[in-house]
Amino acid sequence: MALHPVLGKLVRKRVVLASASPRRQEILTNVGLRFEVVPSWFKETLEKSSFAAPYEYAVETAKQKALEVANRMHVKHLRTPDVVIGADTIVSVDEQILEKPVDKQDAYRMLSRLNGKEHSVFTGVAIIHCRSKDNQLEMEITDFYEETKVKFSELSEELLWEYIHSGEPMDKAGGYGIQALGGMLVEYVHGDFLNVVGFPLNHFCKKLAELYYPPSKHNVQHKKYDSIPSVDTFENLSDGESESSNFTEHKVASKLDSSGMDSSAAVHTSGKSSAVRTGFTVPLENQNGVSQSPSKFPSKILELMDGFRASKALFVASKLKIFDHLKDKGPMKAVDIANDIGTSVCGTERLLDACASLGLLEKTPQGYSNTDSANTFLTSDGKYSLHGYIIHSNDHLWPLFTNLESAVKEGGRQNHRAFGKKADDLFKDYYHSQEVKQRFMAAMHSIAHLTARDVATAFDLSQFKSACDLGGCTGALAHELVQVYPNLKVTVFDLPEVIANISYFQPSGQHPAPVTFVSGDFFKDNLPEADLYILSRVLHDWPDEKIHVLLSKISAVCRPGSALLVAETVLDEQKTNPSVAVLQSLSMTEGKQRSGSEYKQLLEKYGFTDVQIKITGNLLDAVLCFKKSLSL
Ligand SMILES: O=c1[nH]cc([C@@H]2O[C@H](COP(=O)(O)OP(=O)(O)OP(=O)(O)O)[C@@H](O)[C@H]2O)c(=O)[nH]1
Repeated sequence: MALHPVLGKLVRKRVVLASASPRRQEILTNVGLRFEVVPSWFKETLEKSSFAAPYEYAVETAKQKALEVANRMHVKHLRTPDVVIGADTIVSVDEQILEKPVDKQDAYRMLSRLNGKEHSVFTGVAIIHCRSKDNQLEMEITDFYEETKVKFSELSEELLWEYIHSGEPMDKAGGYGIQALGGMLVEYVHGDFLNVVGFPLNHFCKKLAELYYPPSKHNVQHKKYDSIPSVDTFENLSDGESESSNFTEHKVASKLDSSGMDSSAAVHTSGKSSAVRTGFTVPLENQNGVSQSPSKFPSKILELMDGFRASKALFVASKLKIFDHLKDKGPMKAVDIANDIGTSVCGTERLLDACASLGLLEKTPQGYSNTDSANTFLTSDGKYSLHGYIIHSNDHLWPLFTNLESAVKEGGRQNHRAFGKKADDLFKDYYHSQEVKQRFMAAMHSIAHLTARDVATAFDLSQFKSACDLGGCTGALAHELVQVYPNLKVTVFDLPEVIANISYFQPSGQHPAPVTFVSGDFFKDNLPEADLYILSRVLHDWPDEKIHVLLSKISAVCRPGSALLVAETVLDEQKTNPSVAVLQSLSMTEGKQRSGSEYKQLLEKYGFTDVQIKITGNLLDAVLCFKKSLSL
């Protein structure tokens, strides 16, 4: 199975993972899928006894999780994704279904039941293709499940309790995490390991292959829902560039209740065979089953109108370090949080509720706690923390965007209006104010760290012995490169003011990696020698004259056969996607975002050839090119 083309089908789609599970996020991120995380609010309370087999429960729960998110995004958060992925992992032993333990006793009960025995882990997965047509949500649902058998060794009471006290069991199906300490309990695994961890990646890719490269009609089985005509719609998606707008329309009898549940599908079993493909479309209806007026407020626009409130809520919660405060703590009441951080109770409660509604916090009668994704990305000290970038967005980008109207009218940066200083003065500020410098570096570090693996592996770079990351800042990409290519020596070349502040960002507890930091100005100073030069998030920031200086210098020091790796978000040829890069342009730096063909043209102009572009599915894409050999 050719994996990449299959996942590539999702590259330009708005993909949403309807799951708070950090493991699922990691599994999908690791294969380069670009997606948003919108945890489902569907409560896992389906009546287990109404399912003939445990996997049917998992599949139905996965489906309801995904349906809830698809519907909420369409109606409430007012943006319709192209694809929503939901999953649910359960453990089945002695005809019992085990989910996540509610407390330590429950974990003990589960682990004792698994002790010394074989059990099955089922993950149900739902892939929903969505489309908004005349304000109606149309969906095609595909679901499947995967089973893995796991056997536990005979474990002593003492060991079980020690494991329970580690805290690991609490958010894991069956009360153990096979990928971490729980792996010590396991004697054997038969089947897909990642399925136990929470997402059957292999089966998922096969399912995508079925959907996007469908077999001929007579090979496809269609599941028949009681009152829903089975339909045959996925052929339209097989086109290489097809987007969700290629949906074929179908009339169906299924109804959605107000929470977005497909009531006809909520209890009955689905996908008896994991190979069965299901598909139907559902018009959005209100509680009375009456079609909503096509003239209702355009949801996409309302979402955009509201976007600034959501951003600011995230920024302020991050600034007040609410996610740090809740890290590793049980649920906390608003009043206690307010007292601890010195804010008003009523204001704090509103902010916490806003964060809960945005899926950043969980709210229960006991209080507020971090979601897994808040723990991973929003606390300030996490390995994958985006805290620095969020603070940079609040303190630097927000004031600039507040002056967007003037920026558009005048066609230039608005630093003088936003900060009372010219762009040049501000640039100096970066290097004179320790706080601003650290904040900026933390922002760059967050992004570099989260994208480094995809950039490093976009191409096979094992042929290179030395690399120089120009403007490599904290060395996040450099450290990733030496991990992936142990024979590669990487030099990070950046301004002295930057190099002086890198120590805080260096990986701890590791042997000194072959990363060297050299200070200098890439516009003025000699560049260190290397087989491979890297420009990550550099070109989009500078005007053509500066790029001319920089690329001429790199081209001059490159020997034939040496290469240049550019990491940027590559625009599509229309230059309207991905919107993250298009919106970034509104900062009105003197630089610009470029499409694939523009990068090719630019690099060829400076004597680089064989320009290859890899859309990674992450924030940064990769462009690799080689210095023309003399004979060419
Ligand atoms: O060995 C492991 N087994 C299971 C897990 C994790 O367990 C949970 C299963 O719970 P669920 O499917 O309900 O998913 P949630 O985490 O609640 O997130 P949703 O928002 O999707 O409901 C899942 O996180 C597995 O990853 C494990 O880590 N190791």
